[in-house]
Amino acid sequence: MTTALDALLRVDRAAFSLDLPLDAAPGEVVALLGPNGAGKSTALRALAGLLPLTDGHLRLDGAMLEDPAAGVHTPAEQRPVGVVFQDYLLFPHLSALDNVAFGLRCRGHRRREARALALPWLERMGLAEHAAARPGSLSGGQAQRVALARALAVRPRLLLLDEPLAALDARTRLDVRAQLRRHLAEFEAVAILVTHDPLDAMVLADRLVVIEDGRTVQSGTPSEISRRPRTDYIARLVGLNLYRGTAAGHRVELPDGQELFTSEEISGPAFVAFPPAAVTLHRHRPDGSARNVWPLTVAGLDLHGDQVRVDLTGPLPLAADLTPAAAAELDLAPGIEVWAAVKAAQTHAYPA
Ligand SMILES: Nc1ncnc2c1ncn2[C@@H]1O[C@H](COP(=O)(O)OP(=O)(O)OP(=O)(O)O)[C@@H](O)[C@H]1O
Repeated sequence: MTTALDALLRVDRAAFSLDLPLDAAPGEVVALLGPNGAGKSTALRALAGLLPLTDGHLRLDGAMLEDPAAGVHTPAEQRPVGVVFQDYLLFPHLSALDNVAFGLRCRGHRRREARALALPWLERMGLAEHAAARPGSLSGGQAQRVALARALAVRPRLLLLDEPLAALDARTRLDVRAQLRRHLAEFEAVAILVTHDPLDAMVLADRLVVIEDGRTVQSGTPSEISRRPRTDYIARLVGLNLYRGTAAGHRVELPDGQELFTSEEISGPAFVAFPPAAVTLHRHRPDGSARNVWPLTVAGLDLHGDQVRVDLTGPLPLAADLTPAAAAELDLAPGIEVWAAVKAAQTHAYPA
């Protein structure tokens, strides 16, 4: 992999130290997940140049931006970095267009030129008709897109998103999450996202880095992490099976031809999610009412709290949670073949 971001973020604060290696390839979206106080904001601020590294380094596209041992510290405003803050930090007295033009003005563009460069970004976000609006008259989702346009307009090589959907209500969040996913997919440089929300992380990121107490406890793709969580915190956090496919009615076809049935009626690109607790396992093909039934192989078993998380491979890799008694009754062990069933009503489908 070509490494665009190569960082070792070491920051010492009074009673806390961050020691986080972080690499990413061009076009990769990495989510930093972790409990309160884990050090996510500290990492983001260090990447942005708002908090100096105590030790370690930060290299972007081969250029050393920070290396305390060598006395290198590139100030925040000189870094090719765009930031979308949690509450967006839009300037209330500037129009949407001037908010997007602001970063370009800071980088030396004249007013007319900055506006001319900013407008296509508002158009891409579907906000051209709101160019003259002040942030106060925009909806939460629109304000979020203005903040994203402002961050992208300077063509950053590193895009930082701090809880980008946290300020939105549940309904808006669904739409904005899907839009953000599309914009991130088009973004050719590295994006780092900080979030508390496992669904945001799993939908938006190619890779998750889970941090606890300033250290990485696990990293991998969303499906690797949800199938094989290494700590109780992660098991609770990413307890979700998530697939992407194309929906027609109640049926969602996955890229490899597998299909999932959902109770929601939906069409076009879609996600289907269900929790591991919704999966039942059987030694023989069940005759019940479940429409989603697959023969799978047990790859691993882990005890998390009072549940056994079963990692299953086969046509549709998934995670199932069982009680220890149920796991013992099925005599589960790696290599054993089982049938997994999920009722359509236990799945949740929504547009991708
Ligand atoms: N200005 C500061 N001076 C000293 N310590 C700080 C400062 N700001 C934060 N900390 C400490 O650094 C640690 C990491 O905080 P940080 O805000 O990075 O965590 P976080 O993962 O972003 O948490 P949250 O999800 O609550 O925002 C915490 O223990 C916090 O108390």
